[in-house]
Amino acid sequence: MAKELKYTGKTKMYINGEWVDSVSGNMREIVYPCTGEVITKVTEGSAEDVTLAVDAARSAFDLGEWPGTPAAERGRLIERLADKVEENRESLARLESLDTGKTVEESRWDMDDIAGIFRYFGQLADKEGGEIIQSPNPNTSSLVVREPVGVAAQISPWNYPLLQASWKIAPALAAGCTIVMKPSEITPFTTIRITELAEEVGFPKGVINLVLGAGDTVGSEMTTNPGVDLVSFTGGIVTGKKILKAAADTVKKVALELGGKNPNIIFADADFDTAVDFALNGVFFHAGQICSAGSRILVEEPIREKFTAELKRRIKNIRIGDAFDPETQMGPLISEEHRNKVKSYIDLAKKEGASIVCGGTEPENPPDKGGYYYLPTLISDVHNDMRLAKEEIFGPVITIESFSTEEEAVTRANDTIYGLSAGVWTRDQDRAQRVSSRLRAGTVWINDFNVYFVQAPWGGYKQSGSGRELGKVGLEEYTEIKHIYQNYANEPINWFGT
Ligand SMILES: NC(=O)c1ccc[n+]([C@@H]2O[C@H](COP(=O)([O-])OP(=O)(O)OC[C@H]3O[C@@H](n4cnc5c(N)ncnc54)[C@H](O)[C@@H]3O)[C@@H](O)[C@H]2O)c1
Ligand SMILES: C[N+](C)(C)CC=O
Repeated sequence: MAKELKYTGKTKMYINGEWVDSVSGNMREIVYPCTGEVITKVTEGSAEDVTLAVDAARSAFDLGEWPGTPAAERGRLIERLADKVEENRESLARLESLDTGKTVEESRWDMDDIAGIFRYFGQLADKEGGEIIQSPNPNTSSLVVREPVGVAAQISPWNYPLLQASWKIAPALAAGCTIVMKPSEITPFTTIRITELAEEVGFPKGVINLVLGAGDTVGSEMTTNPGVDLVSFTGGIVTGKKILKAAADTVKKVALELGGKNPNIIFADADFDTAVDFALNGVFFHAGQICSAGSRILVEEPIREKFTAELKRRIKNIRIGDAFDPETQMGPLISEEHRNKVKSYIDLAKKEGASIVCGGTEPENPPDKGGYYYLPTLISDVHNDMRLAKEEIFGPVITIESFSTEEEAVTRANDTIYGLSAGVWTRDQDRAQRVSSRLRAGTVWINDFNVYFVQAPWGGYKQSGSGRELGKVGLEEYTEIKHIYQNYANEPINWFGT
């Protein structure tokens, strides 16, 4: 393995201000997806470690100073973390690529977003002033204040490890919560590193806790432990449903950011070259392992053939390679297991009668034989009733369907259990507004795709989730609303006599 690909960082969990091995002493191998090589082993936690972390977070919240620390002071610490991310941008980006196989350039974009997330929530921390309500009763006052929810359990996926974690860490800390976070067991590096940077910044002991390990052990305890007040989860729909059920017994607040099967609607009057370009960007970044991937193209019938041909031409030029090769445009899939899942959808496509226009196999000459590479793939002759058009593949696969009317485009785009994002391409302003208002998705892009930024809320309609991250509402997710009513009259009402 090349020297630059060696991992020299921490391999432990962080509980109550200490770096610790798991109680069991178990370890887990972490693999570089571009070569399949084991990079290092990290400690593998269990339910017992979660209990310790939740206890630490509970006592830092109930007995510690953090929830009562002036919000401006909390904000300053969070902004210091933003500085740290900026100072460590390159090394964090390289760590992220080592863990995920995404190109280093993509990881650099992620780090810039992440610094912006800590900066935004740091600055927002002291902007929530509460609200005075007009009381209906004389000589009384009514005040609505927001208080931190308490202990937040935060569970993240492998595709954007630090980005998705930062969407949770920053608002939770800004609100005054204490946290127990768990990255995906296969991509822990940058979450370990951000914890180290937070320790340098000086957050009080027990405010930030990090546990490592599998979903069905560590994750499961995080969603059932009575010491947890809120679970914030980003991941797949099957896990999301399990978490909702697991959290029900203790009536935890649950925020879910789940998957998508996102339609990208191209009308014939759209700027053709730009729409093709963004259709590619919409899917093949990070080899399609993006929740908001525009994996279902719905193109207006008059341009279907031309659009398909141009997509095919451009797809064939995509350079697949190692994450650290600056020439690489698309890296591998995260694991052999995940590549097998993607392959199973290609087999299904053939069975369901769809046509593979290009791709649909592993590359003949992969950049490394041990890497989990898969060719960018375009599939046509797809209909809404096929599983291929309904289920999230989460790989470098686009399906293309055509439509004849605006009504048909909207109906078919909405014909999915998901509702995360959607795109509309047209030069007709009225149509752009009509269609976007009818699409049942948390984000709709007009003449663009896959844009997200910290100021705007992010989340899904339907089975793409519940709650929102980012924006002002992303901070509110970590707060409880309290109504404080005061009577100044000091007069008995004597309902029960005197
Ligand atoms: N909506 C969004 O913003 C968004 C963003 C990124 C990824 N995603 C979705 O994430 C999925 C891919 O990520 P993944 O494969 O890591 O998802 P996953 O559901 O397999 O795992 C996500 C996290 O949940 C944990 N987990 C697994 N089982 C658990 C359980 N029973 N209890 C508690 N935790 C458990 C895992 O260990 C991991 O940390 C895709 O579906 C993608 O669309 C959504
Ligand atoms: C939310 N996003 C687009 C950053 C990553 C989804 O997988």
